[in-house]
Amino acid sequence: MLLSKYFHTYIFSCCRSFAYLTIRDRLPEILSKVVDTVHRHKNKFFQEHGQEGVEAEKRVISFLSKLRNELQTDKPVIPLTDGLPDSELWNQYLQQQKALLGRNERPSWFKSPWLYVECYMYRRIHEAVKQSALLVEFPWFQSKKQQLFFYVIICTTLKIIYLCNILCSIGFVIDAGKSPKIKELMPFITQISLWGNRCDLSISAGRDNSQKSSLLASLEGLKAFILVDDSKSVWSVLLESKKTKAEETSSTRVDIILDNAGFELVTDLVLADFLLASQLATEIHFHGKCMPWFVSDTTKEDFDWTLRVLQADNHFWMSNCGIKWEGLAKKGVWVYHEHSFWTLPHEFRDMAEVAPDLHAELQKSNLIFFKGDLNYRKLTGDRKWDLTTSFHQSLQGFHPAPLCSLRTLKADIQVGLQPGQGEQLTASDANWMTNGKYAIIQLSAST
Ligand SMILES: O=P(O)(O)OC[C@H]1O[C@](O)(CO)[C@@H](O)[C@@H]1O
Ligand SMILES: [Mn+2]
Repeated sequence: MLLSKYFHTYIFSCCRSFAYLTIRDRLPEILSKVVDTVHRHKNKFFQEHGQEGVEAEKRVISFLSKLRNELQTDKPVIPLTDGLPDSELWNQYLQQQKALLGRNERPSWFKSPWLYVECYMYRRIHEAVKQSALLVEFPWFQSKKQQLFFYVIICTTLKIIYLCNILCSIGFVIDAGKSPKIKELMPFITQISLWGNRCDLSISAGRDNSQKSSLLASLEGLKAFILVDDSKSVWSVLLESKKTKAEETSSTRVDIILDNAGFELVTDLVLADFLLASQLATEIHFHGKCMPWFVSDTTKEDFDWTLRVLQADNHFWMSNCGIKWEGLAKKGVWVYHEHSFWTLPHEFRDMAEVAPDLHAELQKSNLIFFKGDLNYRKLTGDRKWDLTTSFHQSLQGFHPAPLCSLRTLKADIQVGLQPGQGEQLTASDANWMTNGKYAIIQLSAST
């Protein structure tokens, strides 16, 4: 156990771990669904590109089927050949993995760190698409993500933001630090964005996983499932920034490293709106993926689509928020960023070296929210830390600014628990780390 914290979560077929089951069952299922989707669009490719479109579709399907076979038969991980700007970094990473294994071994699908192989699969799907210029625009996971945009629930959520805005506009927020209303609303809105993370499509291998019951009605009952709740300190970090703001700069910046599109994205936009309305922040920077990732992760297309659909809706609260948010984006109060680092296999402690520009950008922030499970795995390096290791230590020097993880647990990595807390959880629910029932609001404020 002493050395365990230095090891990544490996897949190892012998122990039937969550990582092993993901690679064995979930990833092939996701690949099969992508193949099905491409196949179902055969006529569309023909209509748009004639016979060439059909040939392109066949090539992509054959590439994806070969990929599934490589995975299922534990073939070696091979270098990328698409020559895209990030491929060199991927191939260097493979070399590093080889060096770690020693001379006679090669990284293969089941004998590699889980985080690496899972990211690699999504990058190979991208390679498959990019090899045919004709199909580049094809929305691989788009329709699935749009199904996650669960109308009724979103409506209820937006009702809340509407109420918050009313509160703010009638003067509750003269001074956020002194306003009990804002202090009460802050944890409430944070929890909405937190539980929004339950709905990702990679854990369910693409099956609908959306929030069907009213999240707002369940919030009180869900509190018992928040294992670490630093929301009070998050509030303090923002208040501190607000105080020093006047002395140093004129802005308080919050960054949100987005996770899933659909319902979760709307809850994040609600959080962003609240931070501005309550004057706890003056600008919000969103960070999304530059290619389809882990099925449901947010891309620029998803972000724009969400704002468009909200604006065009007949429902007052929906269109009101859509129009307001589009305006914030146009004015540059909401800024959307893309960076290829988010779709690399690297853990975040490597950011300063691999993506110094992104690291420098994040250093400008007063508080960074990292949404979701995958971001948590990358924050902590996906390592087997003891459950009581401090969050700060698990970040291994990554600290561009105060940062807070909002995550429901979907992978067997966790830090920052109280002594005995993990044992108690295991006794009452053996799958507490992976079943998405539990969550954390975990802050690292110190540098
Ligand atoms: O969307 P999230 O919260 O990052 O969750 C994705 C999670 O689902 C999984 O793909 C499940 O296998 C994990 O690898 C990953 O951490
Ligand atoms: Mn995700």
